[in-house]
Amino acid sequence: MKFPRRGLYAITQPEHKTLEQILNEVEAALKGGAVVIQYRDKQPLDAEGLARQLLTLCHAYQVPLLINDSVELAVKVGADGVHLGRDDGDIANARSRLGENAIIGISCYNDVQKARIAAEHGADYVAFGRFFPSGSKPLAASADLTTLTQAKQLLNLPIVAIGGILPENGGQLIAAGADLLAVIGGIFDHEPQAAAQAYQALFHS
Ligand SMILES: Cc1ncc(COP(=O)(O)OP(=O)(O)O)c(N)n1
Ligand SMILES: Cc1ncsc1CCOP(=O)(O)O
Ligand SMILES: [Mg+2]
Repeated sequence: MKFPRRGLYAITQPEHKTLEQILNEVEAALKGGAVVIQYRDKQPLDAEGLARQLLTLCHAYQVPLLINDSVELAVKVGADGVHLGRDDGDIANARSRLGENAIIGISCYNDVQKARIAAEHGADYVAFGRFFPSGSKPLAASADLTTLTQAKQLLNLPIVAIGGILPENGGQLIAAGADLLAVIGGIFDHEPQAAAQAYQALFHS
């Protein structure tokens, strides 16, 4: 499955939830128009089981499922790709394990040069952030709006913004150069379908 050029990128918030709750709220985000789902789970109970069910769900909506951090889990369940940060391994290993068609996304924080190198090494998208204080990752370092604009000028890859993004502040990130908005709390701390629709509207205004 291809990585979309624009739209809402929803990242799971599985902490303290049942399997059924997680699947229900991800389905609500899909109904609201999320165009990518990332399974991010820092304390998994049954990561493989949940990832398999998320994959079936996402594919029913023709939406790709990416796995955060773990190339091995992505291989095991046949996910569409991975998202890798600075501690999560390199692109070459992910590509050789996952194949030509896999989606590989790379965290670039506030560093356009890191994004340029990731693009040269075959990344399918680059992500910058956090742009606003994030309850989901309070210690994440901040990034500047100008980084999005520079990346947009330099790279021919989808650019993802992350961190504390709400429907009220997402428009300025799109205006600065973000193609996709990656969101946890702004969706899953709320009613996910309505929240996802509010983000999707930013891409049509
Ligand atoms: C779309 C997207 N962008 C950035 C991140 C952060 O990745 P990383 O820095 O590896 O941090 P963790 O998410 O692993 O805590 C992401 N997951 N997704
Ligand atoms: C994983 C990650 N990386 C930088 S901020 C962040 C968390 C984003 O979550 P939220 O949308 O709730 O701020
Ligand atoms: Mg990571």
